[in-house]
Amino acid sequence: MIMKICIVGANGRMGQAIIQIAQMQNIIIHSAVIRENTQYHGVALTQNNTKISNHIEKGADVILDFSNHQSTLNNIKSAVQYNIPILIGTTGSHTASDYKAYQNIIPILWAPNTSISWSIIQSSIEKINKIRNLAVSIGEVHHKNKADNPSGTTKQLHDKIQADQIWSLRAGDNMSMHQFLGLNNQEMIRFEHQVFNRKIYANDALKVCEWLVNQNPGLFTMQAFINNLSEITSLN
Ligand SMILES: NC(=O)C1=CN([C@@H]2O[C@H](COP(=O)(O)OP(=O)(O)OC[C@H]3O[C@@H](n4cnc5c(N)ncnc54)[C@H](O)[C@@H]3O)[C@@H](O)[C@H]2O)C=CC1
Ligand SMILES: O=C(O)C1=N[C@H](C(=O)O)C[C@H](O)C1
Repeated sequence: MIMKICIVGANGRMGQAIIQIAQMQNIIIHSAVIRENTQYHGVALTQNNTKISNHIEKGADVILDFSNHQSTLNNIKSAVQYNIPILIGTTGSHTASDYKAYQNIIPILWAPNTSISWSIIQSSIEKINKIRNLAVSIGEVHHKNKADNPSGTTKQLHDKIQADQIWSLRAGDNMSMHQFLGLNNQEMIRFEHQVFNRKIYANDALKVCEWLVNQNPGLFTMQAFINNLSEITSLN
């Protein structure tokens, strides 16, 4: 089945990366949702039937939300109204538990970091942190236009492992890095994930959507996806 996607935040950096990747793959961009009172100003949409809209419309197989955390609840309500699975990539002052009320109706994926590599790293960090008594620092570096601080990834990891220290730095146009440091008398454990191009988040988000559209209703994280990785043959 060819997947039909709806992108919320289509004018943004991530929205644009998703559109570019989707147009190179066998994916239909059903709709590109932009903020009210704005025009679409991104790369050319090469599929004639893509709807440019200020709100989510019915007909997509999956919604990818990379917009603003203040619009996420409305996006989920629209997803529920049209019975469409939704991936929440948007970060900010919201958490997965805010959306529990909808978990029995549609598949919702809470994914502050859609990188599959990072998700595997995070899983390892959580396992190590469980068996070792570590002093922990989580650090992140992002581009200067990032709206939230600390990053959504950092908040999600901190919720899981309660770091002793969190640091954030903002500079440049494309930077994205997360770092974990764990220390005790015998070991120092360091994981670092640098992303050179946000297309990796876009590409992996689309891969995860292929999985999400086949799930029963529930509130998922990337952990649920990577638990199924053995069934997936290629992730390039
Ligand atoms: N989950 C992940 O792996 C990643 C998540 N993000 C997150 O995704 C979000 C977007 O990031 P960027 O694209 O860098 O930001 P951006 O600021 O470039 O794009 C956001 C876009 O959403 C639009 N927007 C805001 N409210 C809207 C609404 N109600 N309806 C439609 N469009 C709306 C804005 O006009 C803007 O064009 C941020 O929260 C960021 O932290 C970013 C990169 C990766
Ligand atoms: O805004 C970004 O760029 C990113 N946001 C996500 C986050 O807040 O964790 C994921 C990644 O760090 C890129």
